[in-house]
Amino acid sequence: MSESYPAPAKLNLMLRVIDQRSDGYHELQTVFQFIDLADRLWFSSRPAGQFSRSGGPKGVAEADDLSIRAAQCLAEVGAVREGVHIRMEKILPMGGGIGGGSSDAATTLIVLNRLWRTGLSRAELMEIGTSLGADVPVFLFGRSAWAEGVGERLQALDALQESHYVLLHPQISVSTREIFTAPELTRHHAPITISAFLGGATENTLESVVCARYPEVHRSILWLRDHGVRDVRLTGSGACVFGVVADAVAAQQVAALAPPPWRAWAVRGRNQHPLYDPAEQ
Ligand SMILES: C[C@](O)(CO)[C@H](O)COP(=O)(O)OP(=O)(O)OC[C@H]1O[C@@H](n2ccc(N)nc2=O)[C@H](O)[C@@H]1O
Ligand SMILES: Nc1ncnc2c1ncn2[C@@H]1O[C@H](COP(=O)(O)OP(=O)(O)OP(=O)(O)O)[C@@H](O)[C@H]1O
Repeated sequence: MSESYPAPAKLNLMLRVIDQRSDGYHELQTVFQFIDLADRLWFSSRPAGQFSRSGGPKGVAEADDLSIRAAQCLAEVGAVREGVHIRMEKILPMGGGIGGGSSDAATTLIVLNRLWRTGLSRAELMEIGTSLGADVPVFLFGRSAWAEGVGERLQALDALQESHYVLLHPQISVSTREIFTAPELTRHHAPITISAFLGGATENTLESVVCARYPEVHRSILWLRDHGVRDVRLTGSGACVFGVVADAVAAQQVAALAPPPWRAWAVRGRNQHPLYDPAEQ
């Protein structure tokens, strides 16, 4: 059996919509932190031009899977005469706002860049990543980050507290596109500073729109607060919500009480991606 590689989830510890660009995309300020909940991927060599996947997310065709698209992009850019089969153990909920698909793509780029000896720099991988999705670059960057633009201008935040969180998925999927195109979304918020964030400005400005359209998300937030969880907020465009607890035991106790069909996990913030290697620049 070949080695397996993690594709961890991210949380947005803060998210503000600052402006809308002429191409419709939104300029954001956000803070990314990884967590210790991850998909797992296995890679096996195939002849040139063959790209396949097993065990992937339900309802996503093989050709549309971000990990397959990432492998194809890297093979093209690196002129690689080899294909790959990707076996995936999918743990992270889709449309959860925790970047599962993006992380699968980033892990694929990092691992195949090593296995295929394509030798692309982190910046070159991030360029490929940006073309696949707004959340891919941070997983390649590999460190907790303050992000601006659509998430591609990143600045490391290495000293964030690696808090214990309860992460709750209300078993619904929120379309990122739907939220960003909602007419009622406030598209202009004043930018804040990193120190304002560190001082407690952790609002996600997508939250009110998501809660109004998806009452189950609002109920999830109230439920976490009722169970003593602090700083409860939405991650990304949802549907997952999360908040802070004192330690792993408290996180497990609250997570175990989540009423079905909701799912909850006790997780911990991590300031480094598990595949981050400072020697790879
Ligand atoms: C909300 C976040 O999760 C925060 O980390 C990301 O910015 C979303 O990243 P993502 O899921 O990779 O999103 P994409 O697949 O690139 O975009 C989905 C759709 O959301 C809208 N979109 C997304 C990101 C952004 N900054 N502005 C947007 O307007 C666009 O309509 C786009 O077509
Ligand atoms: N390997 C994959 N895993 C999950 N989704 C994938 C994958 N490949 C492609 N997708 C597509 O990407 C969409 C977004 O999936 P993802 O899990 O990244 O959402 P998310 O958690 O909301 O992320 P984000 O925070 O980036 O919005 C899915 O609805 C699916 O159609």
